[in-house]
Amino acid sequence: MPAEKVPDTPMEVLVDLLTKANKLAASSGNVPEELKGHLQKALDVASGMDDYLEKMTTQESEPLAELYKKTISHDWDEVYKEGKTMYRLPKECITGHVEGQTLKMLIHMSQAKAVLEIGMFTGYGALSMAEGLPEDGHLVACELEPYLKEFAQPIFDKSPHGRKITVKTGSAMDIIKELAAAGEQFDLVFIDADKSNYINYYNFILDNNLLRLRGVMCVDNSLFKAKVYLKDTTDNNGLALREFNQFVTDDPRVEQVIIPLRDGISVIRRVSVTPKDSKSQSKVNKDKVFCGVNGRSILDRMRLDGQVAYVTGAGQGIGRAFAHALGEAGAKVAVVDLDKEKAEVVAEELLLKGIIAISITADISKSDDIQKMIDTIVSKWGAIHIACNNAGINMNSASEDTTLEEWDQTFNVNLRGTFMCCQAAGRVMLKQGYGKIINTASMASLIVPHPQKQLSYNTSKAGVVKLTQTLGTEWMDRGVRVNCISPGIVDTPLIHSESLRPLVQRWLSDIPAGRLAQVTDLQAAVVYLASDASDYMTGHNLVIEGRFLILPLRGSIKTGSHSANTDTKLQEVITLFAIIERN
Ligand SMILES: C[S@@+](CC[C@H](N)C(=O)[O-])C[C@H]1O[C@@H](n2cnc3c(N)ncnc32)[C@H](O)[C@@H]1O
Repeated sequence: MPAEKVPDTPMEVLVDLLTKANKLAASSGNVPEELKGHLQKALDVASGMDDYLEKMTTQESEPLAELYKKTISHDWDEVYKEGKTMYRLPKECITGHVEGQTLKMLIHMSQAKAVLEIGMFTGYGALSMAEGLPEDGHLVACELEPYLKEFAQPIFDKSPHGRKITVKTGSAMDIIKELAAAGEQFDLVFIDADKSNYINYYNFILDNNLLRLRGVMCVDNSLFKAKVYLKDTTDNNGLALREFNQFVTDDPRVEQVIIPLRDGISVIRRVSVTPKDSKSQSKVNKDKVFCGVNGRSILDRMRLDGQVAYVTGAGQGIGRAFAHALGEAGAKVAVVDLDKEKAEVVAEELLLKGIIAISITADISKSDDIQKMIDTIVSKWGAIHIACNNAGINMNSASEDTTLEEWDQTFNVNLRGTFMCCQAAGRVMLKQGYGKIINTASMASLIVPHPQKQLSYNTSKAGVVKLTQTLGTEWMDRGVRVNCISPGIVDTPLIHSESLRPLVQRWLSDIPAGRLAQVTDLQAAVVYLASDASDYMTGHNLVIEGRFLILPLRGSIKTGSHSANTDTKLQEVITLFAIIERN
């Protein structure tokens, strides 16, 4: 809680006037009781508001509370007299608890990662916003007075979020010119410095694209103690703010609202880029590239809001990562796995993140299980837009020892199971006239990974690619796209099996990326293939393998060696290129 109340907002002006009127009414003999009652009530309504907001707003962190106390109790007049600051700084400058938490909330809501503050004072607003930023977020605070940087820094250093803040001292206009010259861009800009310059900051920021497309600008004191709308205002700052508000209201580049919180915060959003002068406007081609497809920018087009997805084999590894990715992009997700408990745990993870999810237990080698899975999803959510057929198994054996049982088991899950899932989901999608099927194949569909011996796996995954190509071609004109993802060697529980573990080191030396793929390396691909953005793509095998495939060719050129093994590898790569070209 703040140590002391800071006046100077329209509400506080109102409270002040009502208090005076109330006193007059009380001391005057001829004021009707009813009027006195109304005055008292009006005073109660106005004076209770700020306290109530303080109490109902999430408490500030300890470093923020310390910063507030330190600011309020500091003798700013003395500091000025001693020549430590160029200007006399009123402690009322401080943003404070409710506004600080509002800024933090805006940072969360806009998912800002880069913030610019113009006018830092003692850093209360800066630290509040930094608390709302993600770990890799950053905030540049501009402040004229070097003294204030020294004042704020020790408390920034006490906060785990302080390292996100860079304080730049000097004239804010000079600083933002430097930032623009360096090509910096921000998701949120908070203007809270010299009022007469607001309009210059605002124009410079928009004209130089310092505010990112879809960025938000917040402007403090935009009600300026009500002076912006009081007719008798002569105060320069009040008049500057009045002119500023009108300018923004008339500016076709933006939309704005003024939130009557404390001294007013304008929230300004950049809308579609409308060139101001007619000369450049005539040159602008307002096609889909400029305006987006159906007005949706590329990132919007990859959103999956309202879509229904399922992922098989989602209890762990790649499937789990796919389920999270599709859910994060906005889809409802059915988490399907043979292992009931694992499916439940992953569905619970999604629910914790605010994603709508269910778990389904199914053995995808059994057609009845697959049909039940499809029926469950359709009866619950009415559609299936995204089918992620990911479940697969891998058993290792030398080809001469591979049993028919192993062959059948592998094919029953990897190829027959994937086919049955494609067919069952495809029937729903063909009726809908829309659907995205994403199968998990493998790099092993294209080359023969070695030295592991996995004939049935390799062959079944090559089948998945052909299945994908065939269905993709057959169903394309009926709105259903079928693609597959071929990961390289992925760091999943599967490869930590007894038999595969010793091979990991060997694989590593074959991967130019210098590491195994993480499941998170595959997440963007599944979202892309599930989204409208990939509508022109079907029957495609998207290979994500850290350049593993090209290594044999590089090796042979570098060493000039011609071992039988290198020749075989070279042949594989040449064949691979032929395959890729054909497709
Ligand atoms: C209202 S206070 C900022 C409050 C701050 N945002 C907070 O969260 O507490 C205004 C600050 O702007 C600074 N300032 C004023 N004119 C400036 C300028 N031209 N360039 C940079 N900073 C300026 C002042 O020194 C002062 O610290």
